[in-house]
Amino acid sequence: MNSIIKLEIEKKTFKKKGFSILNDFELEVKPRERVSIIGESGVGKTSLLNIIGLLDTQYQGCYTLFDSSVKDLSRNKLAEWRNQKIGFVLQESALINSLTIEDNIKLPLMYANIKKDSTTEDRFNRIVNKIGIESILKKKPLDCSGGQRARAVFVRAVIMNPQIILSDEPTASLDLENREKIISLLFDMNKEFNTTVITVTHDLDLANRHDRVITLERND
Ligand SMILES: Nc1ncnc2c1ncn2[C@@H]1O[C@H](COP(=O)(O)OP(=O)(O)OP(=O)(O)O)[C@@H](O)[C@H]1O
Repeated sequence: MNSIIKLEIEKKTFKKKGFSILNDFELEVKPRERVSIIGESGVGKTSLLNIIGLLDTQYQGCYTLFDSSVKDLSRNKLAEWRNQKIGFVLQESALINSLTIEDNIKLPLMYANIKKDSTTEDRFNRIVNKIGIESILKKKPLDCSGGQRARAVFVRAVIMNPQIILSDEPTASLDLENREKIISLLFDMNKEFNTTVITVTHDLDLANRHDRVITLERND
């Protein structure tokens, strides 16, 4: 089976700081694989997710995603793939404070011009019920707890049925019960829709529940 992600990074340099991370780092991921990324703080885990998720294209190396060279993709295509093919659960995935939780979750559908129909509404209701955030749908983010906001960010990330879900510490602000809800939705998506799952975490139990654990090492 072809890889969905084939990444060969020579290095990622931060000019102002004058140092580089992810030196000679290679990663290949097959469709439907569940991969976790661990490593000490500052080693480059979030930077790696940003590269995989097409948020950062400023690095030396080659990246082939869905059989296309990322360097050859137009800005529009990068934006379209970020919205439709990749679901982000990033630490700083801020919700828009002036919109309700429901409208925040449905934003990716609006960006993709997807009409409200029974299929999208069913999907929305199913995920919202599973994660248990019915009671906050009409609330604004600032009227919700941190854990409720984290669950809403997760639902927004999966609403488009992305081919890849990238999560950065998806369970960090959650209690045990909500942690399990997020993990089970993540792995259900993987089973039901063949979604590829890549998770950055300091939680070794969560990391070990993936098919493969990658440890990023400091190499400076
Ligand atoms: N935009 C930036 N400009 C300059 N340096 C940066 C930038 N983003 C990240 N860095 C630096 O790159 C290194 C890797 O950061 P990154 O956030 O990827 O690490 P991490 O492994 O995810 O850390 P943590 O586990 O603490 O979240 C750090 O030294 C960080 O300070």
